[in-house]
Amino acid sequence: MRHERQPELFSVDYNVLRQRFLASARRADATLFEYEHPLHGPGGERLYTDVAHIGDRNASRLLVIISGTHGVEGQFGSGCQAEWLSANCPWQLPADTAVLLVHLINPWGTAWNRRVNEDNVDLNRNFLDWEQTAPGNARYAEVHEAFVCPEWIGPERDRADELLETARKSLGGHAGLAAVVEAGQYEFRDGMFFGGDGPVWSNRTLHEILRTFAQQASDVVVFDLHTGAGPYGYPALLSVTEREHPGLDWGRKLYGPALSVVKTGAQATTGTGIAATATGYLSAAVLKALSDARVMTLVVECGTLEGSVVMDAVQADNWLHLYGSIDSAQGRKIKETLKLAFIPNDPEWQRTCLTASLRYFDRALKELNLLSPQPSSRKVSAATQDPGWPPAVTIAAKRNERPAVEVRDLHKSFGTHEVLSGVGLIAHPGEVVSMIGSSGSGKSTFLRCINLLEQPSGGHIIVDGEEIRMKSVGDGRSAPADMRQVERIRARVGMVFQNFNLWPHMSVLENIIEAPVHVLREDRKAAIEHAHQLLKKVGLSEKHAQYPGQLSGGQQQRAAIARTLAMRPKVILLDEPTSALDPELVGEVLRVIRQLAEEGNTMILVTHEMQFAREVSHRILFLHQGKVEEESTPAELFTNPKSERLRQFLSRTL
Ligand SMILES: Nc1ncnc2c1ncn2[C@@H]1O[C@H](COP(=O)(O)OP(=O)(O)OP(=O)(O)O)[C@@H](O)[C@H]1O
Repeated sequence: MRHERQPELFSVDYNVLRQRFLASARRADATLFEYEHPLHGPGGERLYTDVAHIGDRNASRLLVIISGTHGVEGQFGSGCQAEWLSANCPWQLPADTAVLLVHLINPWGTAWNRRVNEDNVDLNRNFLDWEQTAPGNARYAEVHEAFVCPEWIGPERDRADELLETARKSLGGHAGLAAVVEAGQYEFRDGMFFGGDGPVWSNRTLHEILRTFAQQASDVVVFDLHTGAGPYGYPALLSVTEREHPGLDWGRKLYGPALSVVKTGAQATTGTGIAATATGYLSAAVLKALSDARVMTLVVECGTLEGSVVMDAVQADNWLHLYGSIDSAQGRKIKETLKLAFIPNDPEWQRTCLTASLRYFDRALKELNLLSPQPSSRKVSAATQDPGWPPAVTIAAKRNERPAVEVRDLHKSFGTHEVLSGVGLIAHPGEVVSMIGSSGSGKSTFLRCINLLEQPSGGHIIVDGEEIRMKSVGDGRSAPADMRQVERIRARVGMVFQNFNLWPHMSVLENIIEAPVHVLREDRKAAIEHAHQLLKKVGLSEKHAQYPGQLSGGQQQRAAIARTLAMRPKVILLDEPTSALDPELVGEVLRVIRQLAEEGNTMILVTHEMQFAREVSHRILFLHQGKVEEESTPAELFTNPKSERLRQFLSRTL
């Protein structure tokens, strides 16, 4: 069933979010563009706002989805974007429709786990007309000192808290204070909800993106994804605007009572949890930037905790960045509290909010599709792009990198039976390449040759730039010339077998640390720590002390995957990892493999799970009688098979 899958990756770091988004976008055959942020992330990593474009360059109907306006909320928005990209694979859009995903428009905020940007600016207060004087907020000025009290505990802090309490009471409770604070202010750089003193990087970048990709469109739907306001677990659909406009009526017609219109203004109030008193919202900027089009500006706002709790978390984070240390225990606690205030660690919350958001997107896309009568899809490749577009960062960019695995002209015979007759494959870093084909076509043999579990009769195998040296041993057969080299290369190639191959006399934990300790000579304590992390990743934290015989097949396979990951392989070979499992256990293993794909692991997968191969792979090879009969992207291979044999194979298996 679509959209019902558990989103496991809401609470992860910037790098994982980005890799997952890029992997999903590549699988969707999107054209990718990146906007590099001037600053780095906490691990020294470079930060980007990524843009994925699907469909017609000149499309007049455009659906735009933006994540991460408030950095820390980007985990949710990014999760929705990646999930929606995957859920609609292979993508087929009418000729006049396009989809534009803007991933983490405030990447610094997401990477550093802050709601604001690198200048302490609330991006959603920064989209003002900066030619005009920014609005004042005299009532915030009265409480500012209390909000930015340098003391965490002590008499000064007590006085500040008292002052805030008095203000709260005089304003009629938290809602009154929130209306003052969340209105935004343009005076105190170190304060709460600071709107900046000019357009910030993310503001300028969004304008550039809209200028580049959206100017041609006449009917545009724009989603801006948020969490943290409104009732817990309720994914509200809002349209935030200062005035009536044609897109608003369009939205009312499309979504009916599901859409709440929030009219903003100095005295405005709303029951939605978002600040009606504020100015400088992203929606306003989009409307202005696309003033020739009919634009439906939508906000998905998923409620989390009580407003006062969320505000306390934001205030604590502001204190941390002004006076504290993010590397201290207290700093980590503040960060954790902030994260949970915006993304609750609650599968039910995550599932509900994700599912509802994807349905909102589906509804909008359906509406745009209906406006475009032509049924066929028309893709735009990097080569045919408009000269006004920036250079695309497609999979081709990855292809400039050294392949993780390259196999050329591989032959393998068992006696006189030639099983592989010149098979080749290239897997670039981060790619998932799947092999499909009838039983006996040579898929497993090919995989086993890559790490020399079978010795090829001829050909070249290059792993991470190093070719396995072979020598002739007569009768036209060959064997590795240097077993030490084979051992070294095998350590970089992880293998997941159909039958798990765990050591039955060792506990799950011992199985996982065995090779890192004895082959890689890893410190035992570090290996154990890593093993626990991996068990958590595959959902087996509780099973570390059990023996394989005490686990279900699905659990054994997940333990086997953890064991493979423990070697930090450059590439993972998966040989029909679910074919020995009862049908009800297949899903749990596929989920883990999907997660590995989304995290950017390089994988070569032999499988009979066609739908899964289609969703997870960047490329698919169809093997027939020891030869690659056809190779393509999943979208192309499944919807437009060239060879008769592949057509027959698909008609039998799909
Ligand atoms: N060790 C072996 N000795 C002799 N023949 C073998 C050996 N291993 C595989 N074969 C043969 O090689 C051919 C390809 O087998 P392989 O297992 O690679 O196919 P496959 O495409 O993976 O099939 P399946 O989807 O059924 O697993 C088959 O005819 C098989 O019988």
